[in-house]
Amino acid sequence: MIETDRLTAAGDASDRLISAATQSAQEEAIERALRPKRLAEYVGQAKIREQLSIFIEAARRRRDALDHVLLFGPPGLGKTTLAHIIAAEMGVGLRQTSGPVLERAGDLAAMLTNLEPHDVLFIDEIHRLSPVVEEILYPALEDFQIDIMIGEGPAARSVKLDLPPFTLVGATTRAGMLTNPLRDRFGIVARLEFYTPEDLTHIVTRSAQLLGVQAGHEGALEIARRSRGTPRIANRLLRRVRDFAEVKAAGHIDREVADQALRMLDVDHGGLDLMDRKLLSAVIDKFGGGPVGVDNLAAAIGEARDTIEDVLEPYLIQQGFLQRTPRGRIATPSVYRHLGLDAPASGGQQALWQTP
Ligand SMILES: Nc1ncnc2c1ncn2[C@@H]1O[C@H](COP(=O)(O)OP(=O)(O)OP(=O)(O)O)[C@@H](O)[C@H]1O
Ligand SMILES: [Mg+2]
Repeated sequence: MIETDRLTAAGDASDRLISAATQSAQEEAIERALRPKRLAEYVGQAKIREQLSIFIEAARRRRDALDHVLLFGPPGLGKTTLAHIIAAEMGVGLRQTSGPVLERAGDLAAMLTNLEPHDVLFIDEIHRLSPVVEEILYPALEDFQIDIMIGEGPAARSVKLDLPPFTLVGATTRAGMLTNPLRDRFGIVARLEFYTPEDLTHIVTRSAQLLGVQAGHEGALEIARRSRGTPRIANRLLRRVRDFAEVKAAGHIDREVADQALRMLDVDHGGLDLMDRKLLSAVIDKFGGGPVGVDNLAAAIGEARDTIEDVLEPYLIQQGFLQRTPRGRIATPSVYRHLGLDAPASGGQQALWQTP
């Protein structure tokens, strides 16, 4: 059986080692230092990189603003990084804000009217824009114009203002939560994928050099394999493994040292941590392997539904451990294997796996 006691002691997702969200101001500073600045340094995501390089080159030749770009994908895969790279490659400035911060129409109008021609306006968590702010955005994106209201009551009138041509870069973990009219106004839509162990090895090796850490190829690969396909997690694990290596192995990270450190940190050989295993074991132990609705699952493990859907599930689904069906989440045979459990030989689930 799974050690449920230890699993419940894992704490919530926000303080877990493997959580893809950034944790502290200090970590943000480190992230900025490790963030690639140009497209050529950006590892992986080959398709997106190729497309962007062509679109950017074309826009530059025409002396035009780049078309609006929507970046979506799970946390920590490099959306903010790409937004900065787009501005750098275009040779323009970047203004940054986020959906929840833009509360009133005036907040957005102020940002828009302060843009220089061809600037990038980066709106993070763009799925959380309020409807009134979104209304202002539509004509701004399409015609580089905004309508603002001046005065109140019967004397109020609407004034049209021209904006310089600009590029909106929107980032979201939830493309599905964007309204259709907003999504339709992006000319370039890029979906970021989880990184391969090879790409992550490259990222870990690069970060190790920047941090002055000695990491051999095998050591970097071990960290890469256990980073849930996510550069942010790879960089975080690298720093924890470095601590271990400095105390236990004269500062050198090889495969053995990485493995020992990660085991100590409760990151298993597939990169799953306590939170992942808590979720999977809840599906198996409390709900007989599923199907179980995400709200029931959230209640069972004491996590927010959003955390489950945005942070925990995407990787587990990509790895084939969990299946999302209209009736709820189902544990697949490979998760039983991974956790060293006997998969149920027959029964309701078997039938479910076979339905297309
Ligand atoms: N392609 C890449 N090559 C190298 N390093 C990367 C790459 N993508 C991301 N990183 C590293 O991972 C860290 C996290 O990336 P970033 O902040 O861009 O993720 P994000 O998608 O914006 O996450 P969130 O959804 O939480 O905002 C960066 O600091 C950077 O060091
Ligand atoms: Mg970001």
